[in-house]
Amino acid sequence: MQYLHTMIRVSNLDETLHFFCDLLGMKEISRKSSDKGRFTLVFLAAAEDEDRARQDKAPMIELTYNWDPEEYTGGRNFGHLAYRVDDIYGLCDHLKANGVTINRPPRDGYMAFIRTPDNISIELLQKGEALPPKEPWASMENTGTW
Ligand SMILES: C[C@@H](O)C(=O)SC[C@H](NC(=O)CC[C@H](N)C(=O)O)C(=O)NCC(=O)O
Ligand code: NI
Repeated sequence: MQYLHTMIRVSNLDETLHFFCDLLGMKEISRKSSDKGRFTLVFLAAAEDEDRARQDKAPMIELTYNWDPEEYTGGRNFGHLAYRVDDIYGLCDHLKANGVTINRPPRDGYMAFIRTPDNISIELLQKGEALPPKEPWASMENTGTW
C-alpha cells in the first residue's frame, strides 16, 4: 500500500491556493474540474516533493472546491497536516508578515501550528529535529495557543 494524498474541502480556492502556494511555497501538480459534479480538484505537493509528485511517487494534498457553497463544520477527529521546514522561525515571520496567525509560535525552535483559511490545522516542524522530540513532551503540552 502507498500513501497518496489527504483530501480537504475548501470554501475559497483562490485564498487556499494563496495560503499553500504563495505563502508556503507548495506547487500545483494537477487539477480537474467537473461541470456535472460542480467541483474542482487541485493536487498540491511540497516544493521538495514536486518532481516525485509529478511521477505519482510523493504524497499530496487534494483540495476539493465545491462550486455550490457548503458549511464545513465538525471534523474534530481530524488533527493536522504536518510539514518539515528548513527555517521555522524565518517561515513563521514570513507568514505573520503576510497576515497568517501563528496559532502556536515556534518558541522552542521545533514546532509551530498555523491554520488554513478554512481553519484546518497545519503543523510545521523544524528539519533536523527528531520525531517525537528528544525533550520531554512537557515542552509540547497544549498551552491553549493552538
Ligand atoms: C480524484 C480522487 O482522489 C478523489 O478523491 S475523487 C473523490 C470524489 N470527490 C468528489 O466527488 C468531489 C466533490 C464532492 N462533492 C465532495 O465534496 O467530495 C468523492 O467520492 N468524494 C466523496 C468523498 O467522501 O471524498
Ligand atoms: Ni482523493
